[in-house]
Parts: sequence; C-alpha cells; structure tokens
Amino acid sequence: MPKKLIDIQGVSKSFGDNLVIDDLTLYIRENEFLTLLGPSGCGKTTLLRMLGGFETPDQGKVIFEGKNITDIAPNKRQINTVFQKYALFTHMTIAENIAFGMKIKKHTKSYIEEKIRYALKLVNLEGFEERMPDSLSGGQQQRVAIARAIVNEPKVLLLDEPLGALDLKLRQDMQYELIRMKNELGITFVYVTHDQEEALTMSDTIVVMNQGYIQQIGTPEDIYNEPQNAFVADFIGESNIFSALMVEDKLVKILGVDFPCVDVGFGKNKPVDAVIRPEDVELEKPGSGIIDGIVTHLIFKGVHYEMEVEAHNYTWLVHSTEMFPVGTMVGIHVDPFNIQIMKKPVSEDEEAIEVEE
Ligand SMILES: Nc1ncnc2c1ncn2[C@@H]1O[C@H](COP(=O)(O)OP(=O)(O)OP(=O)(O)O)[C@@H](O)[C@H]1O
Repeated sequence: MPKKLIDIQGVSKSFGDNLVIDDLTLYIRENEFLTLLGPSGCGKTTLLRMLGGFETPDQGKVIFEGKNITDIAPNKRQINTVFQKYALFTHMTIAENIAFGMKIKKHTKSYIEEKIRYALKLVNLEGFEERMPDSLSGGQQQRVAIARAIVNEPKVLLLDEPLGALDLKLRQDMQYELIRMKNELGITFVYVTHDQEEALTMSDTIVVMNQGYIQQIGTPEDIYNEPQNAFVADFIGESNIFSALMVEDKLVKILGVDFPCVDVGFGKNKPVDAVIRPEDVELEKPGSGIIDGIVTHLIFKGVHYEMEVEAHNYTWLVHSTEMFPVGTMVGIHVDPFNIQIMKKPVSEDEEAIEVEE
C-alpha cells in the first residue's frame, strides 16, 4: 500500500457565517488518483484551494510528507493546480507559456527547452511550441495548462474541474489521457468534479462530499455497489430509494410490503433507507413478483430499455434488456442480495417513531 502523502486533519473553513468545510479529516496516498465528488457548492473547490495554499483553514492542519504546510504559500508547496479556465497568456506562444514559471525561477535555457519538449510530448502536443493559445482547441489549451503545471515537477497535481468547459466526446478522450499522464508521471492527482461518471471512470479513490462533510470514501466499485447512505446512492448512478422499515432480520417493509433481504444487524422495527438499483429490478408476469405494477414509460437506450413502473404509489426506475410496452401489467421481483439497507441520517433516526420491539 503506497504511503500517506497528505494528511488533512480536522480542517474547517467559513466565509462569513457560511460554514463551508466542517472539521474534515482525510488522507491522500502517494501516486493516488483521488477525486472530490459532490454537488455544486458542497465545498470541493474550497478544500482543493486549501491543499493548494490559496485558502487558509480557520481550524485544523494540512500535513504534507510529515510537515505542517497549512500556512505555506502556494509557490512554496510541491503541489500545483490546474484550473477549469486554462488561464494561458494569450499574447505568448505555447512554449513561452510553459516556460514562464521556469524563467522566474531562473533556470537555464537548455533546461527550460528540455522541460518544454518533455511536457509537450507528455500531453501529446509535440511541435506546438510556436503556436498561439487562441489557435488551439479548448482540449489542447487544457493540455498546455497541464504541461505548464508539470514542468514544476510537483508531487501533487490539483485539478479543479479541468474538463468542465469541453464537449462530451473531448471530455471522454481527455479522461483517458489524464489517467495515462498520471501513470507516466507517477505522481498524485487530486481531482474535483461534480460529474459522477467522470469520477467513476478515472479515480482510485472517490471522496463523496455534501455540505462540507465527507459522506463516503472508497473505490469506485465500493461507492457504486455499497453506498453508505441514501445521499451517496442517489448521487452515484440512478436508484430507487425508499424510506423503509426493517421488520426483522432478513425482512424489510418497502411501500407497505415485506421484501426478503439479506442485511442483518439493524434490529426489529427499525426505520432504514432501502436502495434498489434500476438494473436490479426484475419484471415478471403480474402475480409472480413481490408487488404488481404497470409500465408507464419506455425509452430505448441501445444496450438496454429504461422503463418506469408505477407500483404502490411509487415510480420505479427499471433497466432491462427485455422490453415491456407502456400499459403492460408486470410483477416486480428483487433478489434479496440486491436490496441495500442503510441507516437513516441521525436526525431522521432520532425523530422516527419506532414501533414497539
Ligand atoms: N471566497 C469566497 N467568499 C465567500 N464565499 C465563498 C468563497 N468561496 C466559496 N464560497 C462559498 O462556499 C461554498 C462552497 O463553494 P465551493 O466553490 O467550495 O463549492 P464546490 O463544491 O466547489 O462547488 P462548484 O462545483 O459549484 O464549484 C459556496 O456556498 C460558495 O458560495
């Protein structure tokens, strides 16, 4: 297991009376591709800016390779940032843009030329030295921004929604390019996005955030297959989410009906959240599933059909390779292994009226 590189210890940050990051603790390993994922305004950029040295936490520490860097200036950290807007100097050539920081540091001409050649090769822009930024596409400009950051030989690259301004096809190409670059460089990437597909594609580790708190840390597989709460399940992929009741071991009441499940350890008559992924809802003949419903919506998506089924006053999302036309009566079946039972957030738990045990 690679060793810890950055240790964020109990960090908090407010702007006025807006508490944006609340007592957040997280560590980042050497050579990790770690993604901060969450809805707009949840504090991702603020956390990244504290890593980069552009914001100072009100409380807590940022430790880098065992040293406290909380108050160290951005240019004194071995951490470089690539922003969403490429921020290239438009009156300078690509080579001059990349050379800018190195000239300030008074590196020799031959050192600078060698670094530019290496960086442009890494980002697949060999021969672009004399071009001007506005003659480059958005994706190419973003590659230059990355080249400019990596010539400083950072140990960590912070990327704040770097693909946000690109169209979908280019975004997808750049996602693979970024993974390749990271592997070639052998450094740590900390990546901010609100796009869950991007996070699932690229990351070793995903940190799901909401309202300044970490909701879950895990591999893409963990986060998708075993979300720890309804927020994560809802944010990552599509889900059917129910406020449910754990009747007893292996039996959960969803929409007033008992569904067999495998989760244990919640006790009897406990309010829980139950999550069922659309691909785990099986449609059968009416009467042969657990509950019956009617198909109200159907879209062909190439690899599968997406359907909506009305059953017990709930619109179930269903993904299936089999097509059931709108108006078909169906039975809904769910394998007990495919019902994920999770604790309700504490406040709801406390308020919930528990049925006698
Ligand atoms: N310099 C600042 N002054 C005042 N408020 C700020 C400042 N920077 C961020 N905020 C506020 O902090 C909150 C979190 O912002 P932040 O940019 O960290 O969120 P985010 O998760 O990166 O969102 P997005 O995905 O939209 O960029 C927001 O409510 C924002 O308005």
